[in-house]
Amino acid sequence: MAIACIYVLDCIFEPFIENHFPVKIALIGYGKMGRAIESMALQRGHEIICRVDLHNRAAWLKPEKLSAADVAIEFTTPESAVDNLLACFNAGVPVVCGTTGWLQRWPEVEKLCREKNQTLVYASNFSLGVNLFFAVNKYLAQLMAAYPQYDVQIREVHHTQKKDAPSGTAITLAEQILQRIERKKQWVNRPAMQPEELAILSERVDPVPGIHEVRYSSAIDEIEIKHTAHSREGFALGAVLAAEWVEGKKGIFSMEDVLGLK
Ligand SMILES: NC(=O)C1=CN([C@@H]2O[C@H](COP(=O)(O)OP(=O)(O)OC[C@H]3O[C@@H](n4cnc5c(N)ncnc54)[C@H](O)[C@@H]3O)[C@@H](O)[C@H]2O)C=CC1
Ligand SMILES: O=C(O)C1=N[C@H](C(=O)O)C[C@H](O)C1
Repeated sequence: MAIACIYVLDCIFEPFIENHFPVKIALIGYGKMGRAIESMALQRGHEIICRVDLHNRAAWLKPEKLSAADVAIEFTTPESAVDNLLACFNAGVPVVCGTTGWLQRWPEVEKLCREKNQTLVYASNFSLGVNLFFAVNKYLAQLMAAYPQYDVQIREVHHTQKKDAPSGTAITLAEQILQRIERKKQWVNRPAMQPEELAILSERVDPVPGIHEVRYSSAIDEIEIKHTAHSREGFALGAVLAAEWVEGKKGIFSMEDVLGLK
């Protein structure tokens, strides 16, 4: 079993880790993630053509400036992500976006991206480990659908500077569960008060980069799956892999597309 798992992981990661061409990257957002992505991109031989932040965004987010990039990587804030994505579409630059907390505006962004024949890779979590965790979450939810004696809840823990709650990753986990467990009807960001509510409990503790747990509890026992990020390196590597992968593609993609997990 262990050997089979290692073989599967090798097959998933191996094509991405070494075979890539250098790309010119516009970094939009130069905070904790922007800096981690810069370091990963430079290690992998890429060029950063601009580091866009609040102070210089007006100068850089113009088609004539941005179009010098092969790809943009956008990790900013829930309030600014959509404007940044539209700037990339207008410049004709494919964009890898990891910003969370703006998905209420997804339909608008999706429509514009398709109308303008542009390219977006979006993931609530770019780490390879979390994308495998998503696959396990879907499989477990499918099994647990038949066992109503188990209640399910999600817990996420992040650093105190995080602007959104629940985390984008926790929302993805919740949506995967809601699609498979009919007795759960909607997620709530507090303890459940009705059996059909799926609770997502958010905690903010420094300096946690990200913990996600899904727990099924019955009167008799518990089943729990958990992902713990030890640093931001996994998110940064995934975002850079997505930027390498997206070259020459048109449309809207997820990290599952990048990893071939669909
Ligand atoms: N999808 C994923 O794998 C991951 C997603 N995230 C998400 O990425 C986002 C950024 O996270 P951090 O880097 O930790 O935040 P941060 O607060 O350290 O950095 C955000 C940066 O965006 C800049 N910014 C704000 N408004 C801007 C604008 N209008 N134009 C350009 N830059 C602007 C800020 O000045 C700041 O430097 C958050 O939404 C977070 O949830 C974080 C880690 C992994
Ligand atoms: O803000 C963060 O730090 C993180 N945000 C993402 C999310 O909201 O899920 C991904 C990761 O957990 C770190």
